[in-house]
Amino acid sequence: MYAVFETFSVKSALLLAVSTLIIYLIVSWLFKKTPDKLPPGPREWNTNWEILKATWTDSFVELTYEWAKKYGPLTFVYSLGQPLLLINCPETGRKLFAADEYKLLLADRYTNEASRLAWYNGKDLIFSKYDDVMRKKRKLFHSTLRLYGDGVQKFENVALEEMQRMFAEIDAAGGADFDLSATLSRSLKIIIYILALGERPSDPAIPDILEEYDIAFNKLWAPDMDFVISNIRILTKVPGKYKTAVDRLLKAKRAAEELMYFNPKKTHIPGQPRGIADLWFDQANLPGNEWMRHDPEHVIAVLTSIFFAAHLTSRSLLLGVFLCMMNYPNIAKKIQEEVDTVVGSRSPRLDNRRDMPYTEATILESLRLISQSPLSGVRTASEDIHFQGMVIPKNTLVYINTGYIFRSEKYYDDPWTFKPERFLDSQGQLLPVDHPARRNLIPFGVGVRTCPGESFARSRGFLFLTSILQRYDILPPAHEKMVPADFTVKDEAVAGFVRQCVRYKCRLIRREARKD
Ligand code: HEM
Repeated sequence: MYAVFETFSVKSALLLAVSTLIIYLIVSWLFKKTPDKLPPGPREWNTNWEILKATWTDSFVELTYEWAKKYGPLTFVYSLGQPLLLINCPETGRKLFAADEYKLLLADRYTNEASRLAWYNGKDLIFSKYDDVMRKKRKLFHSTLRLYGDGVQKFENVALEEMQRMFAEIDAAGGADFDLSATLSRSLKIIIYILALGERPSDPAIPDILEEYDIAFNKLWAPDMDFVISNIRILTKVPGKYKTAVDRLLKAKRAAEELMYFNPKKTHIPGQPRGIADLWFDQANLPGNEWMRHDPEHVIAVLTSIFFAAHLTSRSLLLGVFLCMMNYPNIAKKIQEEVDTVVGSRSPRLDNRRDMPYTEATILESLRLISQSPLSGVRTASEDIHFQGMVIPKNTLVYINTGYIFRSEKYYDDPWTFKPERFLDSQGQLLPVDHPARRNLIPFGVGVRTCPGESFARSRGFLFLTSILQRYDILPPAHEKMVPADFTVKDEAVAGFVRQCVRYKCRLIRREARKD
């Protein structure tokens, strides 16, 4: 009975939604006052159909790649009535996001349906408008990261201690086929958990609660969900795929908030911060921060969104790097040589980075090829923007098309091959930051909303890569085919706004114990 009702409801709702959409598109097409000088882009009668098809088949990123080849530095399109601008050129991205003339006009983000549900209408750090409160939050976030983040002894110790636990897990596999994705992902979650809450989880599975929230959010934010539910909200109430995804998010949200906010709040002693959460609780008590004290939703949203921002992006990078190491053993070997020479048998430290250009180049190359946020930036035009003789209309959603930039012949030779050397000079030193190869690599964005976790993410990548390769050789699995380092593969585990790495198995053999 319920199934009949469900089928009927889904069908009727979809019919209603599609008819409403068609009427809306016709009316908006008839009445829309289109500015004369829009940037180039597809305007064909079937463009919306192409977009719907692409979002449905999880190939919107590929569609934007083709548009970039056809239209040059900018692609402008009305996507289901929503103006959308894709920036396909790094210099154009810099001008629009970082030049004084435009940067504040493109500093806002948009509150989509996923962020409305998860983070109290944009009280988080990622989706909020660029207003006074947002700027205060960004400043606070930077200062908490400085205390507990990159380069600080405490961070190194947390990471290195957790790695000992991870090594024990790897050693227990005894060189047999091993799911490195699960192990790396667990370690990463534990490290972020300790930084956030200041203590090791009593059970290593506890941070999985936060992972569930992150994945539920990431899936809702993917174009196939986001475009539909943000335009046709009613679908989130009708039994079916969209409601299931929303219910999953709301359920995970309660558990994540308990873990990140309500539990640590109960045991927080003012002035004695254990981790990032306590630092925010202390801040809320300071004069001038009444906005946080009077509305706890700000701190709740910030804490859970930080976990999301730090976790899925870094996880995708780390899993991708090791997938590349298995596929390109010569590169792994060069890193091992660098580790042996510079670090020796001690634990790698962040200050070793400056003497390890090949390893640094490998991390840059991984960020390029993996391109885990192929559409990055996610800004909105707060007014009509006049740019190089064109008009970007108010409310246009603007993305930097890094999926295209990082993997197009125009910016990188042989873009689908993993080649750390492209970031090195003839002496094997890292190219200067103003060299085109490095200037074009903008995985952390540009301008006033760039990623505040960049050095944190890169330093963690360095510690994991060097610590694991110092100890182990990474080899293909013995009992199944090696998964190739192809970051365009589609499957359920990969899908989401932040693209994840496919699951893979490998063998990790202790270097001194290797026989062949
Ligand atoms: C490989 C890892 C990472 C990548 C590729 C990445 C990428 C990005 C990108 C592209 C943006 C948007 C930038 C823009 O609009 O210009 C962003 C924003 C953000 N990232 Fe990251 N990120 C990573 C890791 C992290 C980590 C580890 C943290 C936290 C410790 C973090 C926290 C944030 C936050 C809070 C924002 C929102 C900033 C704002 O809107 O003002 N990210 N990230």
